Amino acid sequence: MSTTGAHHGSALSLQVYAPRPPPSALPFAPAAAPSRVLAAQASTSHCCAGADTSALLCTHRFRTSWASLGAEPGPCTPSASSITAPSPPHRSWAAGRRRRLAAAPPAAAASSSSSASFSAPGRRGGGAANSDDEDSPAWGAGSSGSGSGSDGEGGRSASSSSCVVLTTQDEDTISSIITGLSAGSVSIIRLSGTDAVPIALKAFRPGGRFRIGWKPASHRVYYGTAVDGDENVLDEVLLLVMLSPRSYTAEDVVEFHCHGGGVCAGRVQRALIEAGARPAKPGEFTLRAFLNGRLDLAQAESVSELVGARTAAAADSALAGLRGGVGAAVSGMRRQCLDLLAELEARLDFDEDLPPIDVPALKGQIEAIQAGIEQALRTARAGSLLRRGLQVAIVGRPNVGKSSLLNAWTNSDRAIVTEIAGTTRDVLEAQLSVGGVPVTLLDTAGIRDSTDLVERIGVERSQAAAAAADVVIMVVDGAEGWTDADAEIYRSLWGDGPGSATCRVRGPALLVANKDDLRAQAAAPAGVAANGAGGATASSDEQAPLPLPLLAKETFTATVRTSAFNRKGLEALDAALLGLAGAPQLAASGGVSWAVNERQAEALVRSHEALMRLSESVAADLPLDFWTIDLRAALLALGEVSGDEVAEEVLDNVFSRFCIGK
Ligand SMILES: Nc1nc2c(ncn2[C@@H]2O[C@H](COP(=O)(O)OP(=O)(O)OP(=O)(O)O)[C@@H](O)[C@H]2O)c(=O)[nH]1
Ligand SMILES: [Mg+2]
Repeated sequence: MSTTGAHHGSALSLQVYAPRPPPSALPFAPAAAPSRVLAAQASTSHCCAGADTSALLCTHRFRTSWASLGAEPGPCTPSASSITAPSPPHRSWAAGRRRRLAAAPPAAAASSSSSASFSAPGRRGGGAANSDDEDSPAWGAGSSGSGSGSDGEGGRSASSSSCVVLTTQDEDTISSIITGLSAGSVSIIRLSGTDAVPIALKAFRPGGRFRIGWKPASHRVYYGTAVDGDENVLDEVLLLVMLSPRSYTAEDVVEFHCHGGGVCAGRVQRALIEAGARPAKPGEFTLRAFLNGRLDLAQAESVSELVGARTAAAADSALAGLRGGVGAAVSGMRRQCLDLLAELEARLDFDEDLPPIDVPALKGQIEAIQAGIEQALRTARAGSLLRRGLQVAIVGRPNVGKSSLLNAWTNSDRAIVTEIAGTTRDVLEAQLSVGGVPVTLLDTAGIRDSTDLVERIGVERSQAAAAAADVVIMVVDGAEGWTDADAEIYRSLWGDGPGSATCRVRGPALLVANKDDLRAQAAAPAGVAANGAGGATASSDEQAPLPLPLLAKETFTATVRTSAFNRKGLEALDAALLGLAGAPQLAASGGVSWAVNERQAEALVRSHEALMRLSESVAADLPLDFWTIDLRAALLALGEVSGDEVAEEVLDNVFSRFCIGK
């Protein structure tokens, strides 16, 4: 039963079970034990203790010491799968919701960076076997392994006696207004947990004729009223029940669809809390979906990104991630690593019974995995741009058309425009999407010396905005060209140039030569009518470079000629901005598929580095033990991306960024 209104400090706790196999369970007497038995024990104990950060090294030490004692391999079948496939996972569902996370495979035992890592369940094609997923490929079913899995007798499968259990500490049924409190015609309150249906029925009265003892069927919608404990009607509602496992969280889920606006939803939510639910924490529904194996970690992160998407391209990218893009790519790489590991482990334990390792083929496999990682990493920049967007400050002297440019670019009248120099006094923001990248434009006060206190403060704010922006666009009057006043502004922001001690701007910069229509008018041959629509602009002249001092030439990555007046040059500005931000492919396609986020990219980089070390060990012909150490590190890092191997604090970090109700 749920704990009414109970709040727990942490949604998660990590428990580690490390029963050691009794000596009789070991297939070999210690005196004759092959190195693999002891290696497995060492690995198990260190993993379970969660304190030793060098389980792998320890495994290696045991191997070496037994090798030096001249221990011979025992009479096991020399197949890779028999060595690496664990026993069926140990089921341990104690009271409370608890994710039984698969027995720590060698990769988990290799955890060196986190105090406690675990293998999440339900990963498609992943390394960790789900307890509900008996027929899914078990851990370590290597390419060479055609055997029937674990022989169930010690060996490396002894590590399966260690398991890590993640639990939410309670069986609370949680509830939240998942549509937020803003105005809208419908608000939805979601309940999730074992008692979702009984709690919902305390607060729901079906309309029409229903028998006493009526229970709603799964995936049907019922009309009725929501009531409080005193049977006061709170709202007319629709009730939707989604029984486990066919729901977002894979638990029993009930939704009340009530009238929007916040008041009705708030009253229904209160009634549900009184009936025994507790308010959900940010991201708790999605956390449960992850813990119940409904989503992998990368998919869970995509949910948050989809909700927070600011442009269609960002939403497309998040959706591609939610549909399994990142997870599928990483699972493929993990499988390749596991196959390799199985090959190497087999050689370690049964060297004499197996043909020697095909080193060129091995190198090819390592390179293939690295290429996959590099390909995934190439999406990181686009992903970061789509998620975070760019902050772009428009600076320059008064009256060059900064505010006009912002209005033209955002197709709005956001900023006041007059011919009076010093019109803009404060920093003004406007949003737009450039090739799918969410851009925040900052229009600033024209920079000049002024005795006016308000204007002086405005100028200081302009300089601060330029210093903090991701990209700075300096606007000059294209008809007048680069003037002494522009040079003065340049010095005030870039000092002796980018990278110099006097430079205040950290981001890259573009130069915009605005009022190109006036320049075209001036250049128009006599007799050609130059109209306000810019019809006289000589196309050959549009790209004419603006004469600039050398330092400025080096500072501005591109110069774009625009006319805010007749909206010319804006596409070139889009392209220049995207090129500068490192996202030309976004400009070309208008969107991207899945992209890795910073957390995933960091883990992928670690995996790539481990594979580099592996390649070096292979090239240096170091003992096989060294190879497996790096391969396991690569495997572990890949598991962190999908959540197959992840530390509790990483989960805390990921889910704390979710909004309430997701
Ligand atoms: N012909 C022409 N006039 C322009 C163009 N852009 C701006 N202007 C005019 O230039 C004047 C100043 O424009 P603003 O956009 O207010 O200039 P600003 O740089 O924001 O000026 P401050 O806010 O004072 O710093 C207005 O009269 C605009 O109509 C352009 O591309 N062509
Ligand atoms: Mg202005």
